[in-house]
Formats: sequence, C-alpha cells, structure tokens
Amino acid sequence: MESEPPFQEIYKTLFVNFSEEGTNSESVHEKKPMILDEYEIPLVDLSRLSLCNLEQKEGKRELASAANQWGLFQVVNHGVSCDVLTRLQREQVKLFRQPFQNKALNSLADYYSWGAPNAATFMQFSWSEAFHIPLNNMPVLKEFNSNLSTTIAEFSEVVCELAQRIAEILAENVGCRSTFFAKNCQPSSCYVRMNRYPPCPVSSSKVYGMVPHTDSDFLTILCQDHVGGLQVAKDGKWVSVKPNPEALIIIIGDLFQAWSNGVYKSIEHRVVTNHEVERFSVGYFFCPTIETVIQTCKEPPLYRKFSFREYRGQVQEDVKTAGTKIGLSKFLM
Ligand SMILES: O=C(O)CCC(=O)C(=O)O
Ligand SMILES: [Fe+2]
Repeated sequence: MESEPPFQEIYKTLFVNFSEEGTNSESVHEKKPMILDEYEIPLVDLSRLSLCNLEQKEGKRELASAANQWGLFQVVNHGVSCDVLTRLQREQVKLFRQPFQNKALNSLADYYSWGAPNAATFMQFSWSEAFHIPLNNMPVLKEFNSNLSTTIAEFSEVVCELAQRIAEILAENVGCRSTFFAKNCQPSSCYVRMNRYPPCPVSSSKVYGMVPHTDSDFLTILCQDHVGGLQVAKDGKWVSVKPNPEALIIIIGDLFQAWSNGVYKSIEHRVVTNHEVERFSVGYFFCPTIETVIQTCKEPPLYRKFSFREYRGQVQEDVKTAGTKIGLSKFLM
C-alpha cells in the first residue's frame, strides 16, 4: 500500500477551483519574489554557560541578542545526544513509511495531518505531512508503538530541560520572573511535531513545504536533517537556515514575544519544497499549561493579558474564518 498522501489530487482541485473563480491563475500562483540573503544565522555555543563567570555572561548575552535580533538561532553543545536524535529520526521515518490509510485511521490519526485542511488557495497549501503529538497522552503512544514512545519520551525529557534553561536565561535578561517557566511549562503541556516533506513535482515558487507562520508557543526546539529548506524572515528578506548536523534550532514563539513585551521576536519562518528529495524535521513545542496567563512584567504592556487557552482558541477561530492565523496583533493594547 502506498504511504504517500494524495497531494497531487488535492493540489489539482485547488488549481481548478481557484482558476474557475476567474482569477488569473499565473499571478495568484506565483509567490512574491524570493529574495535570499547570505546572512549567517547566529550560532550560540552553550558550553560557555558552564565556564567562568565572564564566559557565562557573554553566552547569556549572545542568546538574548539572537532572540531579540533574529527570533531564530542555532545552539551547539546543547546536551541532546546524537544517539537520541538518530534514534528519533529512525522511528520518525518508520512512522511515515506506513501506508497512508493507516496514518489516517490508526490510533494516532487524530494527531496526523497533511496538506492543509483549510487551504482555499495554493499559497495556503503545505506540501508536507505531520504528526503533532501532545505529550500528555503517552499511554496512547506507548500502545501504538513502544519504541517510538520510549524514544519520544527520552528526547522530550532532555529537550524540555534545554528549553527551560534557555527560557530562564531569556527571562532573566528582561528582568521578569524566571521561575515562571518551571511553574507553568510542564513536560506534559508540551508537544512533539514530526514533519515530513515529500519531494514536490510542482515548482518551489508555486507551493510551500510549510506556509509562512509563527509558532504559537514560548519556544520551539527544532532538529532538521541534511536536506535544508527552512527559511526565516529577516529585515524583509528570506534567509535560508543551512543544515548543521551539530546544531539545534531555537525559534521564539508568540507567547515569548508577548511575555517579554516585544523584546524577543516571534519570527515568521517557512519551508520551501524540494524537487528531488524528501526532508524530515522534528520540533519540540515548549508550551505552558492551558490555564496559564501570559502577562508581561514590563510597563507599559504592549499586549493585554490572555490565557494560553484563549490564545489557542483565537488562532483556531481565525484559521477557520479568515483562512489564516492572525496571531498576536489581535491582542495588542
Ligand atoms: O520543518 C521545519 O524546518 C520547520 C517546521 C516548523 O516550522 C513547524 O513545525 O512549526
Ligand atoms: Fe514553525
């Protein structure tokens, strides 16, 4: 049985529907010109944090500056072993290699998505499939596949510690309570998202692997394979994040932008498609419990206070009604 979701069929339907609405299919089909720059994404060596006082200070300053200037950066010497990352990738490949019918119907089907359920146009369509797994439901995962569940549990434990560490440093830097994260972001309130981007026969200027978006969490820790395709918006340009096998990618999410009162940037990122090869990535979404209230300690606040539940609800509603996430701008004072 075929493991590939029916991308081509859905894409064709979108093409026909969109053209039939009387729109010029060429112009809507074409993305804005892609301006790529040769910027180097910041890379922070976390081993500095366990050295002398001066090195520690410098390491923390680098982290804060990367989160402020870029909102997306890389870290090395992060403490997540190569062994766990390799095993995770192996399990991930196995999971996606199942027949499509199984992925759509098995006990993890609620976490599975492909394409874009709400896509009304080409530009909202993502040429990818994903398992977005809440970590509060490990028994279901274990019952489904114990190797997969053990590996995800191991990965999550160590990555959660890393996320806590980074979040606390960033919190300290803006002078807000750094104990907030230990109290509100629990391992069980976080998510692991496994992404697969199949080779795409349509030109990469016409469809995304993942549409431009910001993440709705505090921060995301992302591992990507050697293929590349992730890009980040910087000063009005798209910059490619070159794969670095030693590095993990840290992405600041909407909640951190609000909590830090705009000091840290929840930056737009996207994935472009690849004609020849498939690509895999795994993201760890560092989220608070659903009741947690996000409120900055800075004056004057840019955003009104809101609970994570309220934020997620608003995002879901906007996606349903406007076809796209509106995000933090809805919460501006
Ligand atoms: O695959 C990637 O590199 C990015 C994935 C991503 O942005 C996400 O899952 O939110
Ligand atoms: Fe993302």
